[in-house]
Amino acid sequence: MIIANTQLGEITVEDGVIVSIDSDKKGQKVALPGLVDLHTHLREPGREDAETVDSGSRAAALGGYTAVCAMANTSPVADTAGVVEQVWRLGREAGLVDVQPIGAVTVGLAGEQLAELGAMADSAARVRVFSDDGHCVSDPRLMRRALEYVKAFDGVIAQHAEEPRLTVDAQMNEGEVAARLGLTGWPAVAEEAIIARDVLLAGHVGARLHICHVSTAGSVELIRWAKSKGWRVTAEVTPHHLLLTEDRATQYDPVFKVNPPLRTEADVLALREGLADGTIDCVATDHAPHSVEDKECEWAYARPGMLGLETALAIVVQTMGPRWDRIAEWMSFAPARIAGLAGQGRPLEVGAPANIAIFDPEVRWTVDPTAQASRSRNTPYAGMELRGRIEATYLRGEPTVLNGKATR
Ligand SMILES: NC(=O)N[C@@H](CC(=O)O)C(=O)O
Ligand SMILES: [Zn+2]
Repeated sequence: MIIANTQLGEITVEDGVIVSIDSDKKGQKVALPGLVDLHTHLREPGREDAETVDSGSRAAALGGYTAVCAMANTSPVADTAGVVEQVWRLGREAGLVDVQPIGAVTVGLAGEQLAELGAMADSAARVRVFSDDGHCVSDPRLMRRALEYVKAFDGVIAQHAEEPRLTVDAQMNEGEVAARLGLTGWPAVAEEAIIARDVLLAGHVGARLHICHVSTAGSVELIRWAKSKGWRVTAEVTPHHLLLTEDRATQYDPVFKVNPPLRTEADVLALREGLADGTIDCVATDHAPHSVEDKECEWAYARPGMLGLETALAIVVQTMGPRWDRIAEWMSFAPARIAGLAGQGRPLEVGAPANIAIFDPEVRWTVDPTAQASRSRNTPYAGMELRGRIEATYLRGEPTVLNGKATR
């Protein structure tokens, strides 16, 4: 089956595998390896009103993804083999992307007692990434134990870096804008202090640490330093932190409330530079759907988080340029490597699994929060005109998106 005429050539797929790429027949469309998201909140079990594994998988496929890692802050928390297996099974039933559950580090995300990391690793879901995301593993002794534990099976701890004692009642980035708006600040140091501590712990233990949603220039510097030491540290940045700044808060529209908060222009530029020079390994969406009740209210009461799956690629192209080889690294190869996902994040070549995203770089479209696959509508890009859109996505040769529409 010929699937597309792309910048690489005409791609033909059989039995879920790429069988030829005819470079004599090139087209304008961009073929990328199926994107992989290291940080997705699917909300099932527990908040199926905001998102389900099925609706989130559809949003992912429409964004060009063929795999997503589902964060553990569900209800119940994904802190046992039973819950991670449930999410994994729901992903298989939806059948639109590979859903790889992330396991919680601590029981109930309470930060007090290690969860059954080994049982989750040995389960059918084969968990390798553990995170209390939404919360920071703030107890340094527990963090050390977690790193030691996962080292045995080459797992990784993904840290939501936020010293909770420095962010009590925090509403947005600490600084002039927060002062002017009368909102309590979330200082850069709350993120940086945990990153500094954790890269030292990872170096000491010799285990793998991944830093979620890096948001400050200082964090980029710390990670650059940790990597120069040879420590096993990786990091992600979100599309929204590559584009948006704290100034968005001035209208008190809670769609722009997120953890970590939108920062300054200088931070945005440092994040782009860190991604470009390899200090930051990958882009992850932190797709965080929230119901209307939880989001369309007063800023102080709104839950933090924004949608990301359906717009990520266009925002990365807008902020980093049409550097397709680098984008393949940031949004497919690197996240698949970090999460240890077999068959995902492979270069498009003959013999590789046909996990493919076809992107039309020229089409312009306006983001409509009510016309998305996500059950929620908290996109920060509502009404914005974006350039470039996913036209088709293939998971092991099966189309999950065709002509910009999900196939199921
Ligand atoms: N990013 C957010 O603001 N919110 C996330 C949690 C998280 O990623 O920290 C959520 O679960 O809603
Ligand atoms: Zn987080």
